[in-house]
This record gives sequence, structure tokens and C-alpha cells, in this order.
Amino acid sequence: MIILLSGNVIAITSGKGGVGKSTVAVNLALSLANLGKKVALIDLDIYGYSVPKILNIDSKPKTMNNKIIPVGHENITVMSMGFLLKGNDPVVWRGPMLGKMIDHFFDDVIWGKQDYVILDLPPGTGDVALDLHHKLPKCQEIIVTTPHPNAVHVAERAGMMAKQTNHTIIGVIENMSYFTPPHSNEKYHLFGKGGGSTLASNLDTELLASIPLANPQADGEPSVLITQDPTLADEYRALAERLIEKLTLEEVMN
Ligand SMILES: Nc1ncnc2c1ncn2[C@@H]1O[C@H](COP(=O)(O)OP(=O)(O)OP(=O)(O)O)[C@@H](O)[C@H]1O
Repeated sequence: MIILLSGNVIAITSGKGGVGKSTVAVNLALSLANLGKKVALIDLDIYGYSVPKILNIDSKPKTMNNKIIPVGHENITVMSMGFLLKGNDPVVWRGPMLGKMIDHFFDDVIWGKQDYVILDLPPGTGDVALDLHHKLPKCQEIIVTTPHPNAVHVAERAGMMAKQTNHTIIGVIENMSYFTPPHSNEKYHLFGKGGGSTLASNLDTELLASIPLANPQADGEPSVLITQDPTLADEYRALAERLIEKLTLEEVMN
């Protein structure tokens, strides 16, 4: 099988659901692109896809010579199961069909030359993660957790699996680390403190970023995108810069 993906492939994984893995994947992709990198974002959370909703994308991919042209959004290129379904239809497939869908995303989509390919994985250590380990042995991983010990405990298993399958762990991102009310510098650690650094140390890697809880907008929804919140934009820019620096250094060393 020929894999048409080029560039640094980075899987964003967690363990526990709902820790903000998709939100982190989207913001990281946008931030890398804002630094002038060519970035593709692939939503591999086939059952629980959420990238089209987070980015508010209504358009569908076009096809050319039986290949799919992914959707261009802002300055990134995006593909999601959500683009191939009508409305909010559920995906009711078993494991082997899931594997075929992943092949389809890698083989039948015209990705072009990319600097970074960000993969949003489903939570846990299930079929997709296992398939990925076989299909993309050079894929590197970033593990997302909240500071809460339960999330850390489950995320550690995702990290152990990455290690067992010889995937490199680039680092840990602690999401929802603290809350700072508007017009204040106070940090409130609502879900506990230190989970991200504990996980990083247990997995022999580094804590790449601690992302705060986003403040709610007027409608009560949190403004979780870097385009909505300048504080988040700063945090994610620093994360993207650290990542570029780290991966460039590793390329030079190898
Ligand atoms: N830093 C943050 N501040 C506030 N809300 C956040 C933050 N990060 C994520 N969220 C919110 O938390 C919820 C879960 O986020 P998200 O869907 O990214 O998690 P996930 O780990 O990908 O979940 P799933 O396991 O369902 O794939 C969403 O409503 C999202 O808007």
C-alpha cells in the first residue's frame, strides 16, 4: 500500500474522552499554519467526528479522477468522516470497515505536500489507534490530558501503547489546566494541579503546554478556538513554536 502523506505526521491522542483532544488538534493545526507551515488536519474519530462542527465547515470535499480533494478552511486542509455523511448521521460500522475508511483517507485523498499532518484520533487504545500503528510506523504522538488524576491514569495507557508499538511520544499537553476570570491574573486549578507533568514524567517525555479553560462568550459557549480568544492564541503559538523547534532539531540529529 502506498501512503500519500508527506511531512511530519502527528497523532493527537488521549485515553479518556472529552479531555479536549479534537479542540487541541484543531487549534494546533491552525497555529502551525499561522507560522507559515503547510498543514493538513485529518479527523480519524470516525464514530465521534467533531472537527467540521468545531470549525463550522459546511462545504463538502470535491472529487477528481476518483480521488477526493480535501476541504480548504482558513489556511489548513481538512478531511473528516463528517464530510462524507448526510447531516448528523451516526456511523454504524464494525472494526474492519473502520480500517478500510482509514485506508481511504490516506490513499484516496489528494493531500499534496504538507509540512505537518495532524491526526485527531478517537479516545482510547482501540482499533483506529492499532491500525495507525501498523499503517504509519513513523507517526509521532502527542498525548492530551486534563490535570485530573483519572484522566492522567487513562492517558498513561495510551502512552504505554504508543511505546509498545515503537511510536515516538513528542510530549504531553495538559488541557483545561486552570481558569483565569476576565480582568484577573488569578489562576484557579478547577481540576487539580500537576497531572500533565506527572504524565510527562511517567512517560519519559516533556510537558509541551498547559492550556487554560476558555472563558464563556455572551451565549454561554466557551470560546475554545484561537480565532476567538487571544490568550488561547498566545498559548497555542508558543506550543506550535516549541513543536517546530523540537521536530526540526530531531531531524537534524537523525
Ligand atoms: N480549554 C478548554 N476550555 C473550555 N472548554 C474546552 C477546552 N477544551 C475543550 N473544551 C470543550 O470540551 C468539550 C470536549 O472537547 P473535545 O470534543 O475537543 O474533546 P475530545 O477529547 O476530542 O472528545 P471525544 O472524546 O468526544 O473525541 C467541548 O465542548 C470543547 O468545546
